[in-house]
Amino acid sequence: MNKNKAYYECADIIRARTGMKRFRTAAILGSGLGSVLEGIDKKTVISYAELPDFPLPKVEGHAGNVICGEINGVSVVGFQGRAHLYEGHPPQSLLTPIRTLKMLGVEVLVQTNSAGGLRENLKPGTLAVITDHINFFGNIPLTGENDAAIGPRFFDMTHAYSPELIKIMKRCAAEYCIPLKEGVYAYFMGPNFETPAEIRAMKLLGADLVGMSTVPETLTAVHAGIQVAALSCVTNYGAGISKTPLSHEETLAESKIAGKKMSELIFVKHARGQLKGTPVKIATVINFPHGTGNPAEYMETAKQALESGADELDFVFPYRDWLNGNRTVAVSKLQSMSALRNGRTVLKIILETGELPDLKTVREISDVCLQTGIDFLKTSTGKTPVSASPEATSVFLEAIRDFGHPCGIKPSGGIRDYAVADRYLSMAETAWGKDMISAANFRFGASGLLDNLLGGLSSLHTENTVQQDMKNISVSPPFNNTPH
Ligand SMILES: O=P(O)(O)O[C@@H]1C[C@H](O)[C@@H](CO)O1
Ligand code: HPA
Repeated sequence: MNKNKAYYECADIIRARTGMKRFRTAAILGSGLGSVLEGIDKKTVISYAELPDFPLPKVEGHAGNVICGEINGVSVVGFQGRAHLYEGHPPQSLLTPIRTLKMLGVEVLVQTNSAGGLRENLKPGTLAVITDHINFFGNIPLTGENDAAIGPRFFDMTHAYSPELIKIMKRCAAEYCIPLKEGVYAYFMGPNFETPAEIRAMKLLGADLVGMSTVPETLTAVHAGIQVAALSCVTNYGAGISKTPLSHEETLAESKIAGKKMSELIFVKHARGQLKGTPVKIATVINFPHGTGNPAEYMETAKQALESGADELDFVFPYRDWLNGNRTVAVSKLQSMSALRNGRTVLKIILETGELPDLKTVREISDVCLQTGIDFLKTSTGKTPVSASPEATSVFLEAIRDFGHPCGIKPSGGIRDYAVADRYLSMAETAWGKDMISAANFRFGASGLLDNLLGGLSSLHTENTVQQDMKNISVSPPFNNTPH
């Protein structure tokens, strides 16, 4: 990777100025929408002028600041305004802001823009989530030499605007009673507004919105593996549909009004919670925290969660039934939960291993779970005095090995130390092989761990604070017949 590229330096400056190592989510705020990030906590403002090769916007309504901070504990970096190609910037100059985000670890980019509406229901003041785009301009930032360390020469645009993020936006909009339309965005370079003939042509081709931005950044982000969501604030009807001449003054006036709604939609509490930890996967706990819930009630909760789009269910195993001798009841509750989910839902079972009397019981319940066809064995809720332990994790790994079919593990509860987490990871690597570990089969309960993990990334493998008792834990490789 060429270390001389300006985006490395820009990311270093942002890290140094904010004291934050990594940002999860980014937003680009379009014409007149710069106030959307005003409520951010721990705010640091950095002018684009301080960042090497950052293209400076020259249009009113685009302040040209990077705003960094946190929203409900989620680290966010926002670009207050963008440079447009109609301002005379070379297309490749738009690479720097997006690749800076990549260097900062951003996984999700939410773009906003002001746009013309081409359909009757896309009237001024409407918010619309972009589902796809049409690029007639052609000359995009990615022409020229490809940086293979960022992304491939040729890349797929089938889901350029993440279907999962669109789903989340729609759900948040419904919950907060914010009308949200959707549409295909046609990109013209500008600076002129389109002609009525161009607008008619765009309508025929399937466009619903028209604008002068967003597409170069979407292409650059998709190329870099960043997930994109984009929201248009409709500020006028397209030329020929609008009864009045189009102007940038109108854009700014309308976007100011819609900006408030937009900020609710992007950063509503609900969405923040969902985006925390993992930007796209939504998990919810069921029968939590004691595993003693009323089956009719928690089954209904689980159904609602699935209907609302939950991707993962974390079900607390009815371990008290089991411990009270009602094993059949416990197993039947587990089976009912497993039967409820649809094909794509991930089911994790929390055994609450710290409440089980011995490792033999951990093993027995693990075996029952595996036979039921669940996706993850998870140690703990974090609500009991004893949570994740290497011993229980070791039993999980042995049970999975003996069962012979893949199943993930999730040590959770009380893991606050990078080195401790690393040891759990090593256990899984020893059992399954380093190359076999991925988020599909290995997770941590990360809420108490996140800060330490981020802080500890630089000191990987140098920590020496592993608890002594963990050093002796090991698990045999898959399908080795070591007795347990
Ligand atoms: O939000 P963006 O930058 O896309 O804003 C649109 C396109 C032009 O920059 C401007 C025209 O009024 O608004
Ligand atoms: N066309 C292009 N860009 C725009 C428009 C439009 O009608 N409105 C706001 N930005």
